Amino acid sequence: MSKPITFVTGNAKKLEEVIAILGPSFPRELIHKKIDLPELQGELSDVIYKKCQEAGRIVGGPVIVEDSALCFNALKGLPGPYIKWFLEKLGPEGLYQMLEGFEDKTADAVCTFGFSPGGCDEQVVLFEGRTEGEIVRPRGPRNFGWDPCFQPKGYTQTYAELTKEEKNKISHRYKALDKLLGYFK
Ligand SMILES: O=P(O)(O)OP(=O)(O)OP(=O)(O)OC[C@H]1O[C@@H](n2cnc3c(O)ncnc32)[C@H](O)[C@@H]1O
Ligand SMILES: [Mg+2]
Repeated sequence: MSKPITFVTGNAKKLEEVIAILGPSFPRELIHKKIDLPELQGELSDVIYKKCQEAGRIVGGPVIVEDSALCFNALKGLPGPYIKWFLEKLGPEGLYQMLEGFEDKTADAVCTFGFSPGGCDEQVVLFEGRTEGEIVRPRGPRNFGWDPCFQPKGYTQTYAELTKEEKNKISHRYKALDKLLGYFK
């Protein structure tokens, strides 16, 4: 029997979506540990790589971590992995206002999962999912992060206005989990 994999995240909404998207189809036992891991600065892959290594060190076994970024094209990909701090200070309105001086309102929602089999020297495998969209004046419920100001391409509703089921069929998280699932199957 393979060891269970620990999904390390401090974010309850992320966990909820991961469980909803994977459903019973994930071939390994998944357990959750709530730790707010330190996050180094750098490119998306640097952030997730270090986060995964740190999780593996703390848990001492197989781990999965996830990092979400919101990349504004007018700002060459920023705030990217630093979106959490921008959101905390500015809220969804402030994120929308950040692009006021720019014609290009497009942005990518990017989710990266990292898997480490555990142990210090073991390789981290990354799975990236990306959904294109644009930053709009916030609309819809406010229960998950920047969902009210992100409108996926081809839709007239924001992530927040879509039902959970609809979001989970097209989201950056769904696309990354689909790749992760392919790896374990
Ligand atoms: O412990 P971890 O897994 O790191 O959880 P976190 O909340 O710190 O999450 P991140 O470091 O990945 O930062 C991403 C930020 O974007 C938010 N976020 C992540 N996924 C989102 C989604 O699908 N829709 C809206 N906001 C999201 C999240 O609440 C954070 O503020
Ligand atoms: Mg975090």
